Amino acid sequence: MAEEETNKELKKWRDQINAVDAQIVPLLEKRLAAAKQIAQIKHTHQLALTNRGREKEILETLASSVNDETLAPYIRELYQDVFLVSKQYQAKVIKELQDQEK
Ligand SMILES: O=C(O)C(=O)C[C@]1(C(=O)O)C=C[C@@H](O)C=C1
Repeated sequence: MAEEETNKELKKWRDQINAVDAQIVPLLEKRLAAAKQIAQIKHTHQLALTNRGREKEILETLASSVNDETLAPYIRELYQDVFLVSKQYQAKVIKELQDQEK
């Protein structure tokens, strides 16, 4: 493939990634907003930050909804990171609530 054609092809797929990312970010914001509400409930009721049962349930639902089976392990990996970041954010929210009570 000529260099110019290669660059055109790269741009096409990078534009696609940009378009997908533009859709993902507002959804991630929505997900984190829900995680914040859950953190407040966990703080009030002294519940554990991690709920392995719930994480397992989400992973199983996602695994059954994936179209391309070969992508299932990658979706799983992505969600392990989603849970990690979600819990980091929740830990910060809970710490701020605890500090307010001091
Ligand atoms: O469902 C909860 O209890 C949450 O706090 C949300 C969430 C998630 O991000 O999906 C985060 C941490 C838990 O380990 C399980 C799930």
